[in-house]
Amino acid sequence: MDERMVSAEAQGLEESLDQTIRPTDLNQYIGQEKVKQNLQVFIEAAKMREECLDHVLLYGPPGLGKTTLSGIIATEMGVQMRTTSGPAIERPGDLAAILTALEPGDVLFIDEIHRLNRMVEEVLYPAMEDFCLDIVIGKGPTARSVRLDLPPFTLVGATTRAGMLSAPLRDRFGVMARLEYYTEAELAVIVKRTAAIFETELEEAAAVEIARRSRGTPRIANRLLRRVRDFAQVMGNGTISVELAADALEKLQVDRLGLDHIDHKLLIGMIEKFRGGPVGLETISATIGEESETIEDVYEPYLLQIGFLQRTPRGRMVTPACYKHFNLKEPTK
Ligand SMILES: Nc1ncnc2c1ncn2[C@@H]1O[C@H](COP(=O)(O)OP(=O)(O)OP(=O)(O)O)[C@@H](O)[C@H]1O
Ligand SMILES: [Mg+2]
Repeated sequence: MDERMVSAEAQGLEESLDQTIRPTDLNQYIGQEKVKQNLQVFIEAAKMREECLDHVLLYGPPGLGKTTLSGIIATEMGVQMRTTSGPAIERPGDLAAILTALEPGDVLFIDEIHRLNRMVEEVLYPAMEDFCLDIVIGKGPTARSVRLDLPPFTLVGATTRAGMLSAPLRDRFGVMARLEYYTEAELAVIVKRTAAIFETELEEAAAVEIARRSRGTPRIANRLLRRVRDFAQVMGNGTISVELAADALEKLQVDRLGLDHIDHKLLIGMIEKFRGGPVGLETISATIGEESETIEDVYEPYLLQIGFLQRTPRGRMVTPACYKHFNLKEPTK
């Protein structure tokens, strides 16, 4: 897969760059109003009772701020966050080591929690429910199980695929929060906030221009801002005007809806070779030379979200809105 300008996954140095631009408290966290309001209440209530916050599951597409929100939960609760991920915890012993090292009240953040293996999951159940570990000592007939108390903690799980979580794991979360794509106005605020941290001057209209092409995703918005800032520095006087932003985004091959060459290849391919569909995922995959899983997980969600693509029982179809975007006429069927 190409590195895409508009990929929602973190690229290159972004993970470390994030540290400087991540909001650290709920007030700086833009958008997701419903989730924020609820969390605020749960956090306050837990603090009043001097308990730790119930376990939280954050789910939604990549780059919408799950890791950020987990950090904010820890900060607001006044505790530390320990971070790990589903694939990183290979054996039950790995999880036991993490859990026994927690301080009372800590937030344990498990990214990609849908990728925990079964054996590890089973250790997690009693840990979440009763703050204890059941450890088996010895083997064969002399084996016995010992119960070990853990410090109380809050598990924050993050996943892009809530549907892949097993039911018993899902049921153990007291709070489930679905993160939504951001509006253009919210993304413009995020872009302005990041520009202020970079001490870069940015016209209001330029912020909107970047926001419009960011696919509802803060990570993409911040990335586009960084690249546009490069253009402003080298080709301009450092200030990001709307003309400069539009010109730079053109050069970056991100169109006015945030679509790039891969989206174009996929959509135009469906239009030219299959009269807009319906066409099966496997066929699309073979035609444009991308794995069907990648199409489904990475390319398709945003195209479905903006209503350019439709899923039907007979396959994917391009919509009238998509024809209009490309200035193409729909075939008469
Ligand atoms: N609500 C928000 N307000 C301001 N900035 C945000 C917000 N949400 C996310 N960001 C910014 O977007 C970037 C990506 O956020 P984050 O890493 O939390 O996403 P994520 O959902 O964990 O993604 P992934 O699924 O890829 O792990 C960060 O740089 C963060 O600063
Ligand atoms: Mg993350």
